[in-house]
Amino acid sequence: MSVHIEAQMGEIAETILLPGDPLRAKWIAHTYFEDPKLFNDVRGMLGYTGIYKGKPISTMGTGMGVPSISIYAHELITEYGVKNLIRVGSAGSYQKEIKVRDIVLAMAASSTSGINRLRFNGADYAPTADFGLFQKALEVAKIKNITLKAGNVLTSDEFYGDDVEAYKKWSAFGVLCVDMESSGLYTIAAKHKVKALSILTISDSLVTGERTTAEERETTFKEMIDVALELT
Ligand SMILES: O=P(O)(O)O[C@H]1O[C@H](CO)[C@@H](O)[C@H]1O
Ligand SMILES: O=c1cc[nH]c(=O)[nH]1
Repeated sequence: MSVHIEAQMGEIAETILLPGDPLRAKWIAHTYFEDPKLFNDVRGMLGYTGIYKGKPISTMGTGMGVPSISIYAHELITEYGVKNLIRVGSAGSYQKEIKVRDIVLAMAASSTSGINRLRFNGADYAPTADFGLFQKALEVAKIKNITLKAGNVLTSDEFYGDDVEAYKKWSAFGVLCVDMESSGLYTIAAKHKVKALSILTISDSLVTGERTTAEERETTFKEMIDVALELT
């Protein structure tokens, strides 16, 4: 048992799928895993372990934002020996050609979060995806005929920023979309020498104002999960 996770050692698999929303973790476990077992309910941050294609696999919510995912990633790695952390999240598009329902692999994650500036004494650190997981995701998507896009994303500390035009600067520098966790996940994984990849489904567009319905989100999340499940 760690501070925020009540599982016993051995109850969490080496590979874990990490949505922000704990109810998405419940949906993943009950939709895809054989024999899913709940390992965490502390703070309602549901976590499950089950079997997929004969191998143990886990999923757990991370909550929203860099501080929240950083706490869970730290405990999963240092207290439970997790080695492959795969975020399966939603994101807002910053580019006209990145449409709702598209799937984006975060090759790197820029950030408005101040955590890494504190960590690196004011210098900029570039959090990046694990190359092996990234390459495997491309291979899996090709076999499954799923289209992936990839590039730099922004991990923001704000969902409701004061300046609604602020995204345009990031967009002008090629950032594809915005989430709130990827840079935190990549940084903690790098610190502990384990692997991480963030797979994001576009749920809305800051460029066009388009949004997916809850039902559509479930269908498109399915393609993202289909890729993530094969990365073990
Ligand atoms: O759908 P999830 O994984 O929670 O990700 C996105 O959705 C939340 C904001 O609504 C933030 O956590 C953001 O990163
Ligand atoms: O962090 C997020 C996620 C989805 N859409 C946004 O605009 N921001």
